[in-house]
Amino acid sequence: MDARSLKIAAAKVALDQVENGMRLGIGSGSTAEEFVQLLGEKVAEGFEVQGVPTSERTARLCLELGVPLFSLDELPQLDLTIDGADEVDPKLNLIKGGGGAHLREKIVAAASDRMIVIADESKLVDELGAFPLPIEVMPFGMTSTLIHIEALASGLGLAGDIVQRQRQRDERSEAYVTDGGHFILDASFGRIPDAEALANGLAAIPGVVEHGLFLNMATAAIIASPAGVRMLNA
Ligand SMILES: O=C[C@H](O)[C@H](O)[C@H](O)COP(=O)(O)O
Repeated sequence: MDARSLKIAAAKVALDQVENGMRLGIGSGSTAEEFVQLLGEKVAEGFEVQGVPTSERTARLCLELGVPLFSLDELPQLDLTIDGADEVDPKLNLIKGGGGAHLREKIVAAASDRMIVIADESKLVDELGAFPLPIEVMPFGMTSTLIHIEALASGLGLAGDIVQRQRQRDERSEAYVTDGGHFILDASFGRIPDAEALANGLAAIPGVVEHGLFLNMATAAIIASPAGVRMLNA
């Protein structure tokens, strides 16, 4: 089974969790987009859902597929969010933001009664941190914010490069800018033994807008492997 087939398999099981009429947070990334494709097919058959997208890219895909969209201000309380993840630990704590969408994803997940993560088994880890942790920061004073983050990391015994995310445009490299107009620092810590201390420390730094640690937010994870799809509950 190739990687895309696994994402589709997880997305199919997630679709079964969506009930007619639900207010639904719709995640971002390649796995979430497989879910949106399937949701679009169901909506075309008459299934009703009220969607709140977690990124401009997801919003565009939903609009192409006819999935009805609302802003989070129009629907401030959601029944369920379906989203992907970059890492999932045994307690269903996550690293997200590989695609730079974690700020809106976290706001939408926090507004939802339930958050179900969809992923292939390569995302399962014993301990978070092998995937570089995305930290969304204000462009203003970013170097100063970086110094605070480095001091925090050092105090927690975390080592590793923290680099500003770039993107390629017209064969040139330029700063990656999020939907919110912020920059991203990717922190390659390797392992994060105390994710809660790191999350609290990052949240206390002025200039940090949001980090990609999603702790105690996912209520379930649908994990696809060549052997089948299984649901893990928090
Ligand atoms: O910012 C992006 C999101 O957090 C994604 O859900 C995450 O990066 C996983 O994406 P993918 O399903 O493409 O691996």
